[in-house]
Amino acid sequence: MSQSPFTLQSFKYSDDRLEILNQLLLPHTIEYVEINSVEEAHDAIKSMKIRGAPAIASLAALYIALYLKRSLNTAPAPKFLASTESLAADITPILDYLYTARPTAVNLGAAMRRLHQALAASVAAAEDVQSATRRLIKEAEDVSNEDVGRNKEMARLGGEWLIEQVKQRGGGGKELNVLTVCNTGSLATSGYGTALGLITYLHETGHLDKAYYTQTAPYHQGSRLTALELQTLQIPSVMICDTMSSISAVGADRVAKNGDTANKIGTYNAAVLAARHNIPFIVVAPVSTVDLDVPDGSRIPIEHRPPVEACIIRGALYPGTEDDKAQAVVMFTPKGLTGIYNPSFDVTPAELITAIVTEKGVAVKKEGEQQFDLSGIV
Ligand SMILES: CSC[C@@H](O)[C@@H](O)C(=O)COP(=O)(O)O
Repeated sequence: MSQSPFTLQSFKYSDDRLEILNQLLLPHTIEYVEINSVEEAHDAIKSMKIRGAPAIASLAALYIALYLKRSLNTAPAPKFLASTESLAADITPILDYLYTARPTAVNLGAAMRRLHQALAASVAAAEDVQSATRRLIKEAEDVSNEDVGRNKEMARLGGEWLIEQVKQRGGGGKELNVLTVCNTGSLATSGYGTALGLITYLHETGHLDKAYYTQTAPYHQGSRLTALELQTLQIPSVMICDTMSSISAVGADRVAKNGDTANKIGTYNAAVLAARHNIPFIVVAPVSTVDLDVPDGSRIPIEHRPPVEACIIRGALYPGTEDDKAQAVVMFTPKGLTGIYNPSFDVTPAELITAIVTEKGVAVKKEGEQQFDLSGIV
């Protein structure tokens, strides 16, 4: 298995520093921005300087870890470190505020809930405030640290499943062409990626012919971000407009209990095309993306992005020249245009999904059924 050469990192975190790669400036400018306050963390997520369901959960959690580490190192100690109760009183509104940054990607909510639970456990156990703070720091760092390992596991499980499927359909299981939507690689996660992780795995194990990816209008996560990731990883790839089909592997922002899946707008179209052509359509997402409290897709909240984001293209004026740091934001619609509908996600019904892969396994529907039983993979 060959290793991919170099990956882009959506953030850098060390004991006293948290930086994010500003994805608004990609693909032409690599610029890391420091995050030093909860407002900056919230804004980075809301403005999509950092995006992708697992990445925003990691960033929010790591901001909490950074805040607590800095507080522990401050002399005199901040007042909220007087007791575990005052720690909880300080942190709770921060978690709630971060959770409001983006509504559809459930990973953010799951991460904040996990930290709430860690705090509640410390209070219930009457832990001293130092131990409670350290427990919370570890929990927050784990949110991010666990991501890469489970992404690799999903990639292996999903990749092997796919190779087997293609063999059963009479193919050799080699030289697969896999389409992906949006950006699901290291930029969207703590590393390796979900659906792009699966594609990377197929490439590393010699089973991939080409990765196809949609431009992903209107925000162009495909042409700006996935293009850069695939180029960096040296994976043979082809960019297409948002309207063609092949074996598809997509990530998810929220998977409902029955398997209905919210993901980047345009995912549903790809699923319909795949179904029409009897091509496997696979969702690759960690357990933290599965929301068992939501019975089906009709109950998933769908984020609407500012209309202006559907009217602009970001780029550099003259990439490859000295001017390539001159970021351009070009408006391609009439000035003052109103009546713009810009939901960020759509919901693909379980019926159109062939398999859902988490780090715990691969789920398929029972013969004749339209919905998934996800109990074995969450
Ligand atoms: C990491 S993969 C899952 C999803 O988060 C991804 O496919 C996606 O839809 C990202 O949307 P974005 O609006 O760019 O955050």
